[in-house]
Amino acid sequence: MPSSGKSTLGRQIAKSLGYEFVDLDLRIEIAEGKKVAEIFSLNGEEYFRKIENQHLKKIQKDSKLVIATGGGAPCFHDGLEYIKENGISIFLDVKPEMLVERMRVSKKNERPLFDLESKTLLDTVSTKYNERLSTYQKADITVEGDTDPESILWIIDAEFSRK
Ligand SMILES: Nc1ncnc2c1ncn2[C@@H]1O[C@H](COP(=O)(O)OP(=O)(O)OP(=O)(O)O)[C@@H](O)[C@H]1O
Ligand SMILES: O=C(O)C1=C[C@@H](O)[C@@H](O)[C@H](O)C1
Ligand SMILES: [Mg+2]
Repeated sequence: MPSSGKSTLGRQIAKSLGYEFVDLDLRIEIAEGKKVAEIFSLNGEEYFRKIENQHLKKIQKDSKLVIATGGGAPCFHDGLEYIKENGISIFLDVKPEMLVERMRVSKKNERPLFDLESKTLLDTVSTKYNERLSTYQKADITVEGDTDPESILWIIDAEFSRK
């Protein structure tokens, strides 16, 4: 989900593994020459989901990468299956109230599905979280994302060495 800590933790995990960190939204923005929000408004969500899935599938098994996908990537087309077949997946389980608090603190308001100005932001985030939860829970590893980053890294390291 947005603001769950993918970039913060992803970069740290990549560093500790000696892997490169990749932000899938950023890859899409570079390839399209547009921000995600512009792609949504000019081409629509369906188009975004199609190219998001295509970019996901450019990532090959065994590439030494830690990838932060957008929150919708596992939930559309065969995103989850592709992720599970080609890597180790981590669900950062941050509850809607905390996600909204983080969104407000970071003040980043460029998410087409989650408008910081909206009075119903918490409802929107809760609805998406609940709709997506059963997909996210199929990840190989689930960590409570409101744990401090160091402990999360420790949990992930321990799980990695068991796999
Ligand atoms: N484990 C954590 N505990 C407390 N705060 C955190 C934690 N992880 C991330 N944060 C904070 O939450 C905010 C969002 O984190 P981050 O940008 O890493 O999330 P993201 O999932 O990459 O978001 P986006 O969907 O915008 O790409 C940042 O202000 C970050 O400092
Ligand atoms: O949760 C989502 O559906 C999204 C999250 C962002 O990372 C972007 O991929 C886009 O704004 C959609
Ligand atoms: Mg990020």
